[in-house]
Order: sequence, then C-alpha cells, then structure tokens
Amino acid sequence: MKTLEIAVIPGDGIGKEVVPEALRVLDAIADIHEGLKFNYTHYPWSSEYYVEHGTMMPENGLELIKGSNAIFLGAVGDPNLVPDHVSLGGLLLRIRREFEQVINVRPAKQLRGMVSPLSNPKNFDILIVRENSEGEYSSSGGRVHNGIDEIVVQNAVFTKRGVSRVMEYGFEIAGKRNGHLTSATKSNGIAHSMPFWDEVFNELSAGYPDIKTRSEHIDALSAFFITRPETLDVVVASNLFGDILSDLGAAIMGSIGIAPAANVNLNGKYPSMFEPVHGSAPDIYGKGIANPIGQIWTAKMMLDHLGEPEMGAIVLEAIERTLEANIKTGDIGGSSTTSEVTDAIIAAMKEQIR
Ligand SMILES: NC(=O)C1=CN([C@@H]2O[C@H](COP(=O)(O)OP(=O)(O)OC[C@H]3O[C@@H](n4cnc5c(N)ncnc54)[C@H](O)[C@@H]3O)[C@@H](O)[C@H]2O)C=CC1
Ligand SMILES: CC(=O)C(=O)O
Ligand SMILES: [K+]
Ligand SMILES: [Mn+2]
Repeated sequence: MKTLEIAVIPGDGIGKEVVPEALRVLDAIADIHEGLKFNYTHYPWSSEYYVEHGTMMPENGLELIKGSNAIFLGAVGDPNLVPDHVSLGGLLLRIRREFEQVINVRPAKQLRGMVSPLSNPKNFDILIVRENSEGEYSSSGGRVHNGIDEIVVQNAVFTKRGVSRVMEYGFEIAGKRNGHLTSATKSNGIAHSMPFWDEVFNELSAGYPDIKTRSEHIDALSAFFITRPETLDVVVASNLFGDILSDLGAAIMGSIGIAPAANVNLNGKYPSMFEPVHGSAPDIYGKGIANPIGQIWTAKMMLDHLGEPEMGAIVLEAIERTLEANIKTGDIGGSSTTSEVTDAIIAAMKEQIR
C-alpha cells in the first residue's frame, strides 16, 4: 500500500469550500486505485487563526508539515481581518520561500466543454513557468521618514542561481512538450534585472539547440495571450510577470475558477505545495457557488507529481466530461453548486473505470 501524507491547509474564504471538495475527489481516486491511500492532516492556518493567535501559523508550523509528501492549500487572504501582505506573507509566501518551492507551474489550456472569451481561441495550450522565490516579491526593502519625506524601497532580487534554475526548468519541460520556450522580459524599461534576465536566457539557450526560443516584452506578450495564444508553448517568467500572466491565462481559459498550480521544490529537501491560481474570493464566499475545478485540477497536478499520472489523467478527463455535460458553476455560465460539480466529476471518474 502506498500511503501519501498530505498536509491540508484550506486557508480563507472559498479555500474552505473547494478544498474539501477536492479531497472527495482524492478519496474517490483512492477507491479506484486499491494500492493508494491518502492520510490527511488538517491545519486551520488562516486569517481567522491570525486574529486568535497573532500569527498565521504556530512557531513550529513549518516543522509540522515538513515531513509530508505534499501540501494541499486552498487560498489565503481575508482583507477585512488581516492586511493581505501580512496574511499571504506569513503563510503562503513563507511556505513557498522556506520550502524552496522555487518554481510555480501553471497551465492555461483550452479544455473540452469550456467557452473561452476569445472569439477564436484556436486550441491554445500554454504552460507558465513562474519564478517563485525572488524577483519582485522579495522581502528586501523598507520604509524611512514620514509625511512628504517618506521613502519606500522595494528591491527586486534576481540571482544567477534563481534565474538559471527557472529557465532550465522551462527548457527541460519545453523539450517534453512542443519544444518552444518564450521568455517574458522587459529589458527595454527595467535597466538592470531584465537585461540580466535576457543574458542568462541567451546563455542557457545555447545548451538547448533543439528548443526554439523567443523573447517578448511583458506588455506585448500580454497582448499575444489574447491575440494569438496558440503560438505559445512554455512561457518562463519572473515572479510578478508570471503571477499576472497566469491570471490572464486563466481568463482566456474561461475563468480563474478553473486554473491550477503547483509550487515545486526541486531539491527534495521539502515537500511541494499544490494550490489553485485563484484567491479566497470573498465576494462569493459562503454561497456554495465557488468553482471547485481549479482545486480539483490542482489535485490532478499533485497526483502527477506524486507518481500517479494515470490517476491524474482520470481526474482531468472527468473534469472535461463534466464541462461537456454543461454541469457548471456560475462563473462559467452554469447554475450548478460547488458540490454538484464535484459529484458529477466523481461520477465521471467512476464511469471511466467501468
Ligand atoms: N494564492 C493565493 O492564496 C491568493 C490569494 N489571494 C487573496 O485572495 C483575496 C481576494 O483576492 P482577489 O484579488 O479578489 O482574487 P480572487 O482570485 O480571490 O478573485 C478574483 C475574482 O475571481 C472570482 N473567483 C476566484 N476564484 C473563483 C472560483 N473558484 N469560482 C468562481 N469564481 C472565482 C472571484 O469571485 C473574484 O470575482 C485577497 O485577500 C488576495 O490577497 C489572491 C490571489 C492568490
Ligand atoms: C499571490 C498570488 O496572487 C499568486 O500567487 O498567484
Ligand atoms: K490559491
Ligand atoms: Mn496571482
């Protein structure tokens, strides 16, 4: 029996609604695959936890989840309770950074049964590879003085190690897909970090003669996501650019509610973390209408990562069959509830093994 230890952190808002739904899907997978079992340990770390304890997780929080095979997270952020930079910084970004989850992989592809807002989407299939530990989201900087004299410095940190690592991951994964890697740059406006980014990209591309490369400035690239997404394969981007591109990728798929993500640790010292692209969606929380597909597709990425790609394929096929059957939440034009969509996905999984 292969038993996988999963640290479960639903977090805030709809994270608390969609995570239990995705666990139902994982339980159905364990029913299908008799040699596989999931052991969940639930952690209530969230903005509410902060209000009670003055911290997003206990002092030994990282120790508690370090030994798990993977972390399965919903979303963090309840701006009415805790400022976002405190809640995300104290939980989500902290785990990403301290567990050296240096890459964030985010697919954006057209699923069967989804209606893209693009009038002519042409079957795009993009994989965004986002740098996940430094760049514009570094905690380096500070504030001094007050009033009109106040000075704020936010440093964007780019290391040779970090940039090479994310690009190499991009080259490798492009080799397993369509062999095309696009680099998101802005070296016409950002004078130090982005020319460096381009240099490293050009340097590394020499070692991957079979990969076709392309560099695009982030502004133009954003437009290409809309006007010709089918020309993109793997896109490698800095932390901020990758963050923005992945909401854009989600939008052209049809909703941010379906977009999955994996925060990958490459050195094996710590677990990887799986969480959808979307946040806690306070505007729809508590109504039972959140789209569970982002969290469920994220569970598929976790299954792939944990060496169960056949099980992952069953989940994605079931998602597509459910969309084709028009069983959808409101964000994608349907009227089904969160749990009705999950029920349909689980039924479509069982149908495949009959
Ligand atoms: N990785 C994370 O945990 C993230 C956390 N956040 C946090 O979440 C909170 C809200 O942030 P927003 O900028 O509003 O982003 P958001 O992703 O939570 O919501 C943006 C819009 O998409 C909709 N939406 C998101 N997920 C959906 C789903 N599964 N089904 C249906 N509709 C969905 C929301 O209703 C909202 O209209 C903030 O506290 C923010 O900091 C935001 C992004 C990522
Ligand atoms: C924080 C955020 O927006 C993200 O990781 O996508
Ligand atoms: K999330
Ligand atoms: Mn984001």
